[in-house]
This record gives sequence, C-alpha cells and structure tokens, in this order.
Amino acid sequence: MSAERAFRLTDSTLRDGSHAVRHQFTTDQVRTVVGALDRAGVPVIEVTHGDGLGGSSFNYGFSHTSEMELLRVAVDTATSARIAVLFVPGIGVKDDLRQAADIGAKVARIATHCTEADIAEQHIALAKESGMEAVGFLMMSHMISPEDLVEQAKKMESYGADCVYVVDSAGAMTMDGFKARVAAVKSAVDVQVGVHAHNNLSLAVANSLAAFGEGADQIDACTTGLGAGAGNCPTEVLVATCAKSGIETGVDTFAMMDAAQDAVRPIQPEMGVIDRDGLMLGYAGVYGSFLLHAKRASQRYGVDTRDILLELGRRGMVGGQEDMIIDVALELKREGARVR
Ligand SMILES: CC[C@H](O)CC(=O)C(=O)O
Ligand SMILES: [Mn+2]
Repeated sequence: MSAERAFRLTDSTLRDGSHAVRHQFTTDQVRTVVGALDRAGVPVIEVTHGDGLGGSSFNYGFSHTSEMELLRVAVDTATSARIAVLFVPGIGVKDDLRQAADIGAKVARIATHCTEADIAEQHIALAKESGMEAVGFLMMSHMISPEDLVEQAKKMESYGADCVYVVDSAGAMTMDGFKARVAAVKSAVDVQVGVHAHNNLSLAVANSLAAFGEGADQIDACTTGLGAGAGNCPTEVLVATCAKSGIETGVDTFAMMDAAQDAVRPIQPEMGVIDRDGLMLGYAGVYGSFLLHAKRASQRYGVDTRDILLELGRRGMVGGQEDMIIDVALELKREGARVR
C-alpha cells in the first residue's frame, strides 16, 4: 500500500449517525461535534437527516430539529472543514439543494440506488450550478457486478460528478468484492472514486484500507462508528490505523480520539456493537437504515427481526421501500415465522 498517496476523509456522523439516534440531533450536539471534528482537522463533515435532505417525514422518521437549522449551525461552527449534504432524488427536492447551497454547504452528495444513476442527472447539474462540489453516491453497490457498477459510475461522471462513490450500504461486502468494485470503477472513470463502508461484518476499516489500496481518493467514516445498522467505519480508528501505516489523512490522531470520546460517545444511544440483528444486515445484504424499522416491526408483530431482515434481503428491498417492512412482518406472522 502506497504511503505517498493521501485520501480525503468525510465524516458522516451527523448524517449517517442520524439513523442511529432516530434523527433526534440537536443544535447543541451539532455545534459540539462539528467543533471537535473541525479542531481535529477533518476536511469534510456531512450534516443532514439520515435519509438526506427532505428526509424528515412519516416514512423515514421526523427530525427533532430542522436539518437546515442544523446545517446553519454546522456552517457557522466550522472554521476550515467543508460542510456536505446528502440528497436522494425523490426524497429531497431541488429547492432543498438550493437552500443548502445558500446556507453554505460546499459538497452535495447525490445518492441513488446502484442501478438508478440516471435519476441523478439534473441534481448533479444543479449542485454544480449552485457552486457545490458534486459527488455521485451509488448505494447498495453489493447488489450488482463490478461491470454493471462501472456503467452506472460512468453515467454519474458524464453528468458532471467530481467523484463517484462505491457505497456498501448493507455492510455486506467482504474485502474481495469491495476491492473488485473499487478497482473496476477506478480504472473506468477519470474523476475521483470514494468509498462508504458499514461495519455489519466488522470489515469497515479493513475494506476502506483495501479500497485505498485500489486507488480510492475519498473515504467516509463516522466517529465512534455512529451510523445505520451496526454502524460505519469508525473515523478515529481509521485515522489511527492510517497514522500507523503512514497514510496521510491530515487529521490529528489524538484530537480525533478526543472527538470520539468527549463529543460523540456521550450522545451515542448504545455502543456500536455487532449484535445478531446488525450482523444479519451484512449477512443478508440489507440496507442499514432498515434496522430500526425492522426492530420496531418485530416488537409490534412478534416476529424475529432476523427473519424480517432475511426476507427483505431475499426480496432485494432497497431504500425507499421502508413501508414494505411492515408487510413482510405481517406476512411472516401469518406464515407462523419464528417468534422472539
Ligand atoms: C439515503 C440514506 C442512506 O443511509 C445512505 C447511506 O449512507 C448508505 O446507503 O449507506
Ligand atoms: Mn451509510
């Protein structure tokens, strides 16, 4: 692995971590976390509802505080970090992106299911027109082959994306699968390539470093791993591991450890453990943000969360199909599935 190259780190605690706290982040928490990450030297910090701009809804869960207000606090607090937003076409609308740009967001990450890059065209263009850096974010990348992913990445590049991400939303990829996708995309596009890993199989740090070895230019992480499912690649662990390997992140290892311990641990609902349900996400290849919805359906209908997740994986359910979780739980109950 080259010690000469560097990558750009994006910390997504205040976006992916929003799933883990049921979208209840407050302005004080955002001020504290952005302040700590900015002091540590994290170059990009993402702040949005877990499901992106406009996510606050009955389907995805209502935010405690409007994301535009959280964004304003983040922009005001950061002294050098660029603030990023996530945007899923269909969940957010164009005005959300414009408003985020007006507030001062500098990076727009346009996320689609890995086979749907074409719905990102107008939003990537709008992000660029609004003066933001545009990132294409291909979710659930484990569901298609490296060759098919390349086709989707090339589309995002052709729309003007500055970087295209391989996203392991389900934390389902082992190192070979992750490396194969990153290597294929890297050799096919001229723009940067990024990765976003979830830790359901305990491989998020290893996969991220393996992706760096294949040429990844940008890597996502969440402080303490706070994120959907069993969490994301933990920023402080990634930074410390990179320091030991001679990989430049520009982030101060001690200050990053402090950010994790003092700013994020106190707001973490439970330790980021890979319990049986979190592990099942990775095993069955299920979207990380389905976990809390599936747990709720399990309690409500008395069906084992793992059976719900396994069935969601078998049916290939993707983000936006949250309402199907209840249908699946009810069907399993009727069929007399295992009761917890
Ligand atoms: C659109 C929500 C989702 O959580 C995005 C993401 O982080 C992922 O797919 O992993
Ligand atoms: Mn994620």
